[in-house]
Amino acid sequence: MLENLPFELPALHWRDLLDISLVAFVLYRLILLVRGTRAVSVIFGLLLVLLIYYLAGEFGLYTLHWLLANFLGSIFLVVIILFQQDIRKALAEMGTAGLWRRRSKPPEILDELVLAMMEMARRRVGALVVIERQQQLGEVIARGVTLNAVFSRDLLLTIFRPETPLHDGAVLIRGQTITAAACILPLAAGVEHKSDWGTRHRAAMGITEESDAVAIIVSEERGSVSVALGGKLTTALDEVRLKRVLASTLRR
Ligand SMILES: Nc1ncnc2c1ncn2[C@@H]1O[C@H](COP(=O)(O)OP(=O)(O)OP(=O)(O)O)[C@@H](O)[C@H]1O
Repeated sequence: MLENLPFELPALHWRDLLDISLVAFVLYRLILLVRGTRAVSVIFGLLLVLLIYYLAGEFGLYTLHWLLANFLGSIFLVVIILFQQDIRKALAEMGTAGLWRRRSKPPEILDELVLAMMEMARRRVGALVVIERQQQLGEVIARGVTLNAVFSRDLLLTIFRPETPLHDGAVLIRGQTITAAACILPLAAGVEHKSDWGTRHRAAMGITEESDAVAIIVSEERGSVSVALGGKLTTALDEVRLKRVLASTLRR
């Protein structure tokens, strides 16, 4: 049947197959990366500009066409500026072998951690705990007080007692270890964060926006427990839901 085609199909080399597979894989990863994020709206915006550019050319709107041609000429730079945070995150994930990540077990400290967070919520003690995943957060530790202590519920409760010098800022957990306390995290920027959340919650959104970490927040004001992941908050969690959210996130 293929012999009857009016043109000749070029021979497919194994290198072409490899090339196509790699491009498909990169596109697939890109879609996974931007799915459900602000980037999708930006991409739609850029596609709209492209459409206007094309229509301006077709209808002979020369000035608009010239303006957009100049803008699109520097599109590579524009994309880098618009997506700098996402690009940084993707490269960091690749650097930590995120592409080949295996499913990991939730840390054994989970039960104790959940109990500690719920206890602080009951007592309205403000707390912010960041659980490191694949991406190492060395920069965050450097901005805090290094502890490298074996995790325990009592230790966590002690750190967040309002009269201790370490209670201000975030605690960082790596595996079974509290690596640091009093860490200053980057605050989430952006319009959607201009809600009623204060700096503790914005710091949790900020660090999870920039990395694959999970943050748990106890609100001093509301006595509620929230989890931040990928820059988004899941609020008003009870003990069962908190454990479920953390277990499913940390298994990924
Ligand atoms: N950049 C930051 N990194 C880590 N912790 C921070 C940061 N900024 C503020 N915090 C912590 O948040 C506390 C202030 O919380 P604030 O009341 O502003 O926020 P909130 O989100 O309304 O929290 P809450 O509901 O507990 O009051 C600070 O005392 C400090 O412990």
